[in-house]
Amino acid sequence: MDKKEVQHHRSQQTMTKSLYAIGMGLLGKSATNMGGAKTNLESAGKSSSTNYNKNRLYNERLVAMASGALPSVSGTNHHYKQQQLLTQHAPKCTADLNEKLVKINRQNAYKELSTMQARDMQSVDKNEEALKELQESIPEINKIFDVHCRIGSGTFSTVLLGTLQRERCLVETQRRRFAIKHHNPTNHPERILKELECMYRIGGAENVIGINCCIRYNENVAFVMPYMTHDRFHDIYRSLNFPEIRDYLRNLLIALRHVHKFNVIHRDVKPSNILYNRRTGKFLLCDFGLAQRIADDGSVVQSSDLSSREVFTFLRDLESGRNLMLTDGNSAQAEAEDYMARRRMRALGGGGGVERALPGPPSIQKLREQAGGHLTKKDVANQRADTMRLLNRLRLMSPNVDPNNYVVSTNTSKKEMHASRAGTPGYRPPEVLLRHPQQSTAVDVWAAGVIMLSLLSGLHPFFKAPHDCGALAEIINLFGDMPVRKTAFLLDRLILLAQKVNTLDLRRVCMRFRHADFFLAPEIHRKYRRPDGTTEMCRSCEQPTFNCLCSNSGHNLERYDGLDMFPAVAYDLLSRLLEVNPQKRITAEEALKHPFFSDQHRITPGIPLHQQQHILQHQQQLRARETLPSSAARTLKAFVCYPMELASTATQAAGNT
Ligand SMILES: Nc1ncnc2c1ncn2[C@@H]1O[C@H](COP(=O)(O)OP(=O)(O)OP(=O)(O)O)[C@@H](O)[C@H]1O
Repeated sequence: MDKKEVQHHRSQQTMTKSLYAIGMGLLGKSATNMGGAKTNLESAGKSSSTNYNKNRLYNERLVAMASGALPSVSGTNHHYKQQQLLTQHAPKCTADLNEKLVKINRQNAYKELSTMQARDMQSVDKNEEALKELQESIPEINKIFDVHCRIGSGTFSTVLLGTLQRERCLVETQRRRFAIKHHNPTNHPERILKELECMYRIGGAENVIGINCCIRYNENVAFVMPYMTHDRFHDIYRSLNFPEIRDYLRNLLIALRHVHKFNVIHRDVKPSNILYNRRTGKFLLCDFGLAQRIADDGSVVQSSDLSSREVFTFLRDLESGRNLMLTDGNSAQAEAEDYMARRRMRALGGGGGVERALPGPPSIQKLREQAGGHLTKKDVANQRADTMRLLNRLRLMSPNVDPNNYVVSTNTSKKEMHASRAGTPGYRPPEVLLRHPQQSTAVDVWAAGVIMLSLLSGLHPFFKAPHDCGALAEIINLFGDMPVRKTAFLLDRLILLAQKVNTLDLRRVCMRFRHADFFLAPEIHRKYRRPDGTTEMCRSCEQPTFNCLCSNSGHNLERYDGLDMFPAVAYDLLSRLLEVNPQKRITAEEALKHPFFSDQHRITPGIPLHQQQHILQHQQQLRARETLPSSAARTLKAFVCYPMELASTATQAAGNT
């Protein structure tokens, strides 16, 4: 996330010191802090027991090393080998030298173990630090929640897991869990308010995270949201099967369609802002920290002044909306029930899922046999070099380009190019990289396209340039120079390109990364090798000609038929989401109607619609997946607490508006 984009002016914080708990009666029942203390004691106990085990391991290793036993730490193996080599090549090596080597080994082992220890200690420390910080900066939290541990953190906040103290009497699995997002006190209050407003007005429906409660104390603010167990994208993106990928993208587009209806650009669509539970299929888009509202003329609506009428109206809305509040946090039990329901649904033949992975096409086995065979060291080295060549081709940027001055405005009357750059590198679309001031919800659609690209190619992150100029170069290297030049021209921009770049074929690029073992199989390479032992290379994509990735390739291509697990429509949707020209890019709403998603709506001819069970079933599934479980009782009540001196002003202002 681009820190520069967001102003951190702590000194500018104008909010008066007070405590707002815009929630649902979280303060309703007071409870003793015993549970919190118990949890802390338990966690302290746990951490000390882990420390104990680590220390034991550490001591054991040291003892082993001191007694001359083989060091088991990987880093020291290298030195041990060195030692062996030295002993072989120099048989007259003195005892002194041996001693020195043992000493070096020991020192290296010390170093490595202390780094390991420091790293582990750091994560334990971070957890405790986060708990302490929250408890100190918002003491009220301790009266309402048992805060258990840190579940995540980003540039602007730390997120912790909490359960209500008043539910201590329940079985652990029945206690509802909440994610408490503790904003860094340096965050600008307007940014926090904007995020709160988005979550309150947009969230809680259609796969968008909602908010249960907001607690503020001095400059510290915490949002309380329903907690959702989720899988890390990094752990699952390569193993998701086709139905799961389709569900994931459908859910993402449902969330975006909903957000865009409010004329809001999320601006930070990326896997870490998506909570996805593979087992239950639940999906939530979160983190509205960079969201922007756009006016009808396409300009960005600036944040409201904190003392403005709009803000008071919003606060009044929050208060009056107490009856409309969201579903509550979900318990482990509710999650397990969801999982069972999903399993039952799958057993009846609906929906995709982990256990219903589609078997690969039958021909894949044959291809695997063809591609198989023993890989020599040279083969492996060749394969690595080939992949590196492709990655370098995709990430290439001319060394002569000035990264701060790579795009100019063709409209000389406007000297300055002010455009929002908010977002995460790798997910910014061409219009942002070209500094176009009028940006639309198409920004989010591009980001969804980048996620789809990672899912189809099995390469994540796909774009990883360190700066905007490099990011634009990566886009040019994939989509070719022409589409980017044209778009730049449309947006009154001029980019300086030294050479022509061919467009690559998205499908073959994705297949090349996902099925690298097939594309690089020695058997296939042998088949195309020239008599002199060399392989003909494509000058444009720098791949062997039979693996050429250029979209208009004239080479004789190896087809790898039957290898791809995705249908052609998947790449069609991908190319529409990643349309370089923002004006032509598909919208979330249109994308949901794309044939990629439509085979579940298939109508069987000759059977009346109301009798087509799969359609009804699918509709039910969609409905079930679009929102959080609503079965939890709405026991929390909305509540706004102003300090005495502010209460009258707030009511007055709210009444006046
Ligand atoms: N409701 C939730 N349930 C479970 N985990 C959550 C929830 N909300 C956030 N998290 C976890 O906390 C992490 C950080 O949250 P979030 O993205 O809102 O913070 P941030 O400071 O804005 O992060 P970033 O700087 O990456 O945008 C998420 O990636 C996620 O793992």
